[in-house]
Amino acid sequence: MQDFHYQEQQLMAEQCRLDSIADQFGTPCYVYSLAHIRRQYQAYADALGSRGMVCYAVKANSNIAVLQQLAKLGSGFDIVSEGELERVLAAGGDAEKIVFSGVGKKPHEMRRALEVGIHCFNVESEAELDVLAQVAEEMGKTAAVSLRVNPDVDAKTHPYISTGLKENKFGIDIKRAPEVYKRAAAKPSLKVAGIDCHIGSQLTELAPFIDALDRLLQLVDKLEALGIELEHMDLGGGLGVNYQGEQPPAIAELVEAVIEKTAGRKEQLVFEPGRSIVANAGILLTRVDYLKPTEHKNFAIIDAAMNDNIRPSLYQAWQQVLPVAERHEETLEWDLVGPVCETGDFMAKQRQLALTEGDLLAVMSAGAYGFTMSSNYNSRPRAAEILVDGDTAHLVRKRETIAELLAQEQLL
Ligand SMILES: Cc1ncc(COP(=O)(O)O)c(C=O)c1O
Ligand SMILES: N[C@@H](CCCC[NH3+])C(=O)O
Repeated sequence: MQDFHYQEQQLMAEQCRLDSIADQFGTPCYVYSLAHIRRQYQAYADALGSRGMVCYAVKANSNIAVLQQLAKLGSGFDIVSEGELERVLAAGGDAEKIVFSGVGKKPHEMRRALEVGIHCFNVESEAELDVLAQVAEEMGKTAAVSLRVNPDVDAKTHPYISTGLKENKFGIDIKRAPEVYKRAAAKPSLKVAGIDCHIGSQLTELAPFIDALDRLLQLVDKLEALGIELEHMDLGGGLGVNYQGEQPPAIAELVEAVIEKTAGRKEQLVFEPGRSIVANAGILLTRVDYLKPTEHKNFAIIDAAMNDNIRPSLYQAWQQVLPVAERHEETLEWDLVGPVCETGDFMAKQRQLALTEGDLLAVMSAGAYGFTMSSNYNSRPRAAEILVDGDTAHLVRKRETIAELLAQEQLL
């Protein structure tokens, strides 16, 4: 296997040959490096030390074996649905280390989270605060809450994944936050525990994190003057990775900058990283089915499609595509497209590659928001997921079968 960029070199170092994985489990399939996931988690945990807690954002990669391995390392979890909650619990995660984010939590989801005793709800609106207070009261419980504030900071990322601007649906306007905190503090079934913000994803600069933190700290001081004391400050996730030569700050650099800015403060810190832990731990393995050179363009039809990895179609995301076996023939420019009936179904455009039908390709940096955003569009079964640990490739989610898909439905 040739020069795999970034951290996926780990896959080679672990002597697990991708061609035998493809033969054994079929393509397309997702392949993750456990060593890389561990290393990235540990970078957060080591930098944070006793200053706080890492709550891995489950939405990035919610495979239960991945969650299990993170739980074993001591990770907490950031969830956004009851489904994610049940995954974490099934993986052996500690409920007391779960924070619950998201703008649309249902009462039944709140109930389940209160029943298992999660660490905190990141509340995103006043209406949600009222519903949570009522649900907790009915259960005779006290719900720990953080308000997710919207600091109106430009995270300088793709508009679909920017969350901290006032035109975004997320969080409570930072200017209104003191009023909402007072309201929360007055409700007997709520306990004000913290403050939370998350300004966006794939951030490649430190400055927006620090700007948001500055605004948060001003608010924390204002709250203290009002007699509202917090136990933790949650800075969200969002640290970017290298897809195409981006140079985001290192994990330790981000965490250390936050620790420095908050020196002398008593609040624990919480981070909710997703992408920076798993993106470069994963590849999407796909086979070239047909080559279709035309007068205008050369198309390579691969067996992974937008239903397997929607990032290129949805965000015009660029992911490196590398041949698994090194080829020495002359290269040509190819558009790599999937079998789905949509013009927008492409994995990569204008890539210089030497291709033959049957070749295996690796779509790099596919460990985050790859499988978790996959669908059954065109009635395509979802791909298998494989977790490589040392020289062993574990099948941690089998490919769906068409029979399983049909069995979910009912004739009239
Ligand atoms: C509330 C919240 N926390 C954490 C994350 C994880 O973000 P990332 O994968 O960019 O680290 C997200 C997604 O952007 C989020 O919405
Ligand atoms: N799905 C996005 C990230 C979304 C972050 C969720 N808040 C991506 O692939 O880049």
